[in-house]
Amino acid sequence: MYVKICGLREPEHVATAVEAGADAIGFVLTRSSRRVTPERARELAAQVPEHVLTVAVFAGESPEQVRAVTLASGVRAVQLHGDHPHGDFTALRDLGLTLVRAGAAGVDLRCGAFDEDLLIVDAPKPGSGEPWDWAAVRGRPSGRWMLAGGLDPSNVAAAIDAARPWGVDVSSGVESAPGVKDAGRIRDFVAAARRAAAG
Ligand SMILES: O=C(O)c1ccccc1N[C@@H]1O[C@H](COP(=O)(O)O)[C@@H](O)[C@H]1O
Repeated sequence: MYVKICGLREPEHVATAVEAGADAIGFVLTRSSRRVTPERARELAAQVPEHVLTVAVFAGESPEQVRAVTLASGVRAVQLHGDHPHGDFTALRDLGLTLVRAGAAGVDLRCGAFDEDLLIVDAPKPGSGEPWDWAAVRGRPSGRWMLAGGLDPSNVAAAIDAARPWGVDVSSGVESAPGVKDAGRIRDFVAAARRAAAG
C-alpha cells in the first residue's frame, strides 16, 4: 500500500512522515491554507531521503507557472488537481518528473489516460477532509491509483476495504486543526494503512 502524506509545512512533520514510512510527501503550492512558498518547499524537500517522493501540488495553474514553481521548489513530482487538460501533462513531461493527475470520481479513471504516472481519486472538494462514497469507485480505476478525500487514521482501513486502491493520500485527517499537522496522527495513519494492506 503506497502512502502519501500531503500538505506538510514544518520540518518536524516531514521528519515524522519519513520516519513513519510514508512513500510520498506533498507540498501545496496552490491557493490553500496549507500553501508554502517554493523556497520553503525546497528547504523541506532537501531533508527527504531519495526513496521518498516529494510532490508539488497545483490546481488550475498554467503549465508555465507549474514549471517555474516546480523548478524553484526542487521536488521530484508534480500533482495537478482538477480540470487540467491532457496537454498540460504533455507540456510538463520534459521536466523528467513523476506526473500525478488528481480529480474527483467523475474524471477518466484510467491511470495513464493523460500520460500521467500516478492517479489520485479524490473528493469533489480537494483538501476539505470530507469523506465521500469510496466504495462507488471500487473496481473502476485502473493502474497505480490512490484514494483520497476524508481519510484519517480511524477510517483508512475501511476506505481501503471499500475501494481497494493501490495507495492512499491524506491531508486534513492527519491534522489537529485546519492546516496544522499532528505527528501522532501522521504515525497512526501510516500504521493503519499498512496494517489494512497486510491484513
Ligand atoms: O490540501 C489542500 O489544501 C489542497 C488544495 C488544493 C488542491 C489539493 C489539495 N490537497 C489534496 O487533497 C487531498 C487530501 O484531501 P483531505 O484533506 O485528506 O480530504 C490530497 O490529494 C491532497 O493532495
